[in-house]
Amino acid sequence: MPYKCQCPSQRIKTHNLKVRSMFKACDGRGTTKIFLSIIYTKIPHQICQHSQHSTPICRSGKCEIHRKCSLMSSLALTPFKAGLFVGKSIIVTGGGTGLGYAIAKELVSLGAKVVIAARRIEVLEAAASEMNKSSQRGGKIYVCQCNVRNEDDIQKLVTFALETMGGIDGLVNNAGGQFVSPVENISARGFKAVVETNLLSCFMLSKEIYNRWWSQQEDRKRSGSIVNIILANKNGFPMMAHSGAARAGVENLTKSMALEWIGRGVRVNCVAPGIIYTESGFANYGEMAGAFLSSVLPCIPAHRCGTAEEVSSLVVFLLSDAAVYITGQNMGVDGGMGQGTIPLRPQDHGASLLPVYGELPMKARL
Ligand SMILES: CCCCCCC/C=C/C(=O)SCCNC(=O)CCNC(=O)[C@H](O)C(C)(C)COP(=O)(O)OP(=O)(O)OC[C@H]1O[C@@H](n2cnc3c(N)ncnc32)[C@H](O)[C@@H]1OP(=O)(O)O
Ligand SMILES: NC(=O)C1=CN([C@@H]2O[C@H](COP(=O)(O)OP(=O)(O)OC[C@H]3O[C@@H](n4cnc5c(N)ncnc54)[C@H](OP(=O)(O)O)[C@@H]3O)[C@@H](O)[C@H]2O)C=CC1
Repeated sequence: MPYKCQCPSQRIKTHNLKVRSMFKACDGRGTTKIFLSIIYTKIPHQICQHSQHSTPICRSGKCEIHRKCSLMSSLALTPFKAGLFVGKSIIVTGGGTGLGYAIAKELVSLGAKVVIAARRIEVLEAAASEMNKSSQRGGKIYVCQCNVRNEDDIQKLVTFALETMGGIDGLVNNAGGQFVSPVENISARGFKAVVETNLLSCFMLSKEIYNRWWSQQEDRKRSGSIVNIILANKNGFPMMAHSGAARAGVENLTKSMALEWIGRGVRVNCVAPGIIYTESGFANYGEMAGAFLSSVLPCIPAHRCGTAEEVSSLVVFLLSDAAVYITGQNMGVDGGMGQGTIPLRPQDHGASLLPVYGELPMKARL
């Protein structure tokens, strides 16, 4: 039974409790029970996925089920078993927003201790307070202000992580970014800023943790996993050439570190997202972002952007012991974008049947 949305734009997507599987995966707090009971009693409430709504809306807006539905925004979406990361300590750079936020939130919901690090402390603190609501079995978020371009800050971050968490099992080098410019207009300082943000930072932080922690673990009881977030840009990255070059550097650095450190039980992999819709990420590009989305969506075989949760689940897998035989790899999460050089056109096939894992506003789909 479709729900009529009150949103001014009327651009809504309703679906009949598709969230069931999501809540099934969100083990703990009796959440599974709540949603299964909705399904069994066939109460015709619908969840509105409109991007303007921070919480789902039900038909009456007042009932008991609506109250329970509103728990959704504070729970993490995860396919992994509860408690998988209990006793694990992980650093996520750029963990206050976008992809880093989704990764940290999923980890803490699985019982990990997580330090999120970035430049804006107020953003980190707000994120931590929200994420700690998803925490399960001792999981906790700690915040540390850090400019990953600065070596002193990197050293302080590692000291903070070791002191607060008592060790480090995983690192997600996610902080990064760039600006849009044709090659000929990028200044040397601008190029350097982007290389420092994306490549030098990854080298400095990985090395610092290796020297001060992983290389010191004589009993080998604690192994390590590093996941470097790069970009799906194997064919170059026009208008962001500095970033393409830096990320290619990270990919190769990943392979070298993987080979050098495997003897110490440290695995190093890359995750290369395609076009992932994050409010914070796209906000960096202002009005250019809308035009970019319309032109790029037809070129993505999935005909939609990815979600932060779709990236996070691969990162969490690579951090976990299930990936213990995987190192030196670069894995794409790109809706098929990296597979072809001839862009698929919208008329080649209709709307993609790929389901969405996580939330995605209509403007981020074709
Ligand atoms: C059109 C939509 C595209 C969608 C792409 C989708 C795929 C990718 C998505 C993402 O990556 S989402 C993440 C986006 N997040 C960010 O980019 C945030 C991080 N980025 C930054 O902080 C900056 O871009 C930076 C350059 C890495 C750092 O900037 P900052 O201002 O701190 O650098 P400075 O050291 O102060 O300046 C150095 C140098 O850089 C020049 N510069 C900085 N910004 C620009 C700009 N927008 N345009 C041109 N030049 C820029 C700056 O002018 C300095 O050079 P000089 O002027 O001194 O020569
Ligand atoms: N969204 C997408 O489509 C894609 C994103 N990526 C990459 O994934 C990563 C996350 O992107 P996304 O979440 O979308 O975008 P965001 O802009 O939300 O994330 C970037 C994060 O990095 C932090 N950061 C940037 N520069 C620094 C710095 N010098 N020191 C410390 N922290 C820094 C920012 O925090 P603060 O400003 O507070 O420092 C912010 O939290 C980035 O590396 C991005 O390039 C890759 C492919 C596609």
